[in-house]
Parts: sequence; structure tokens; C-alpha cells
Amino acid sequence: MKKVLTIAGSDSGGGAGIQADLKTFQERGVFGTSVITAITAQNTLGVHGVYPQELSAVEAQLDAVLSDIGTDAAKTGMLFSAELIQLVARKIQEYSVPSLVIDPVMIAKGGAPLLKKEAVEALRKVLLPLGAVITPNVPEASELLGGRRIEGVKEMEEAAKELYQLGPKAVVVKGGHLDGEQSVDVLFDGEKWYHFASDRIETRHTHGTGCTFSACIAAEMAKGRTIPEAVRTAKDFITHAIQHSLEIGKGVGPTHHAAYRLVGEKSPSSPTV
Ligand SMILES: Nc1ncnc2c1ncn2[C@@H]1O[C@H](COP(=O)(O)OP(=O)(O)OP(=O)(O)O)[C@@H](O)[C@H]1O
Ligand SMILES: Cc1ncc(CO)c(N)n1
Repeated sequence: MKKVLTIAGSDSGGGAGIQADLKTFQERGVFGTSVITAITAQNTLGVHGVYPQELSAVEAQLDAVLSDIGTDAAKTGMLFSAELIQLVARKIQEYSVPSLVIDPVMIAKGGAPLLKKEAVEALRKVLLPLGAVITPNVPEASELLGGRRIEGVKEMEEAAKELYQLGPKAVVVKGGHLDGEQSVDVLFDGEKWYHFASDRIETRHTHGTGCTFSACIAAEMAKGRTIPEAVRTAKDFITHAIQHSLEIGKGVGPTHHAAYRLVGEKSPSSPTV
């Protein structure tokens, strides 16, 4: 069985972070391992506390997983500080971790910071160049490009091309935060652009969409899919998960990680534009 590692924060509410990643890995038929960078006290109403782990604890987890089990792909999520980013980048190089998907998590849906402001520079310079794919949402892409305005697909294409200059092999700018009848994700692989579109689903229960999407890309890459194939599957997977999202808790509920298995494979939901 292929193995995939998530290096991310824990979401006690179960919809995002490490928990979303491991559920997604299970659904995609890969063996999931995890390195917890920070513990969040979190539910559907928001983030109530952030407890970054000691550098030595994160290093020990990385060494434990990578020196014994190894991995066929990995993803990063919440990394919180420049020190953690530097450590993770160093270990990824030391163990030659393949197919790294970087979700440059910055702010939770309710507005809580999951990355310190001063860590953005380390993310840009030290980690992003190591990525096989990076998956910023629109506000993250904008922040990584010094506050640039991104309001439509044309600007997403330009942003993807500029982010590609930072060194990753491919960039997906996700369109969940824009308005419009469709939610379009733009992939640039250094040669051409691909658009992955789905009808925008009317729901507030979208907690953890970005985590689930990037975890699915990593799982598919571990199985040997090309980057466009992996992104296409991830788009289909997350669309089903949002379509069947769960009214759990009093706020922004999680997506349904098993929806694609239960209904999805029979009815693909997301045509490629
Ligand atoms: N309302 C929606 N309808 C359909 N697809 C959506 C919707 N919202 C988000 N998506 C899709 O979900 C995926 C994740 O995109 P999004 O921009 O929400 O990520 P994110 O902001 O990083 O998520 P997170 O809040 O977990 O950090 C993308 O494929 C996007 O197109
Ligand atoms: C731990 C964690 N990682 C990522 C996100 C972004 O959705 C979140 N809300 N919580």
C-alpha cells in the first residue's frame, strides 16, 4: 500500500487539519501517517486556542516516520512559525521526500491566524521551492504575492504563473473564496493552464475544504497519478464532500469525506473547463 504523510495542525473538531487529511487518505486507499505541528482547540464556531509543538517534538515525529516507514508523498498544512517551516524544509530535503503538496495555510475560515505574519517570508523562500504542487486559496495567493488583487480567473492565471517563479513544479490557485456561479481552480504546471470547475454549492458547511483537497492530491500522487490527474480527482472528491457536507456543531460544519465513495464514483461532478 502506498504511504502518505501529513505535516499539519490538529483540529479537535475533526473537519480540517490532520483529522481531515487522515480521513481523506483512508478514503483514497493510502496508508496515512502524521506529524503534528500544532494543536488547535477548535470547533465549528472557530479556533479557541493554538498550541504550537516544541521543535524537538516535531523533529522527533518526522524522524520516527521517515526513518522507518518512509513515504510515497507528503503534504503540509498549518506550520505556524518560521522555525517550524525551516525545520520541515530541512527534513524534507534530508529524507528526499517525494511529491510534496504544500497547502500554505494562513488563516482559518473564522479569521484566526494559523501562520504568524513574519513566517510568510520563510514559507515563500524556504518551503515553496520544494513543492511538487502548492495549493493557495485566493487570499493566500494574494498574500504570497505582496497583496496583489485577484478577483477573477484571468488574475488567478497570472498569480499561478508568478507563484510558479518561486520554484514549485506546479501551482493550483483555488477559487472557493471568489463569487460567481462556478468555483474554478486554476492549475499552472510551467507549460499550460488547466481549469477545474464545478457549480458553486450553496452551503456554509465548508470547514476544511482546502485541507481535504490538498490531502487528496497527495494521495493520488502517491499512487502515481500525474499532477493534472491528481488535481482533477481532488476537485471531484471535494465537490462531493461539499455537496454532502454535514450539519455538525452550531457553526461552519465539516465536509463529508466519504461522499465520493458513497455516491461519487457513479456520478462524476466536476467537468474540466
Ligand atoms: N461553495 C463551494 N462550491 C463548490 N466548490 C467549492 C466551494 N467552496 C470551495 N470549493 C472548492 O473547494 C476547494 C478548496 O477551496 P477553498 O478556496 O475553499 O480552500 P481553502 O480556503 O484553502 O479552504 P480552508 O478553509 O480549508 O482553508 C476548491 O476546489 C474549491 O473550488
Ligand atoms: C488545524 C487546522 N489546519 C488548517 C485549517 C484551515 O482550514 C484549520 N481550520 N485548522
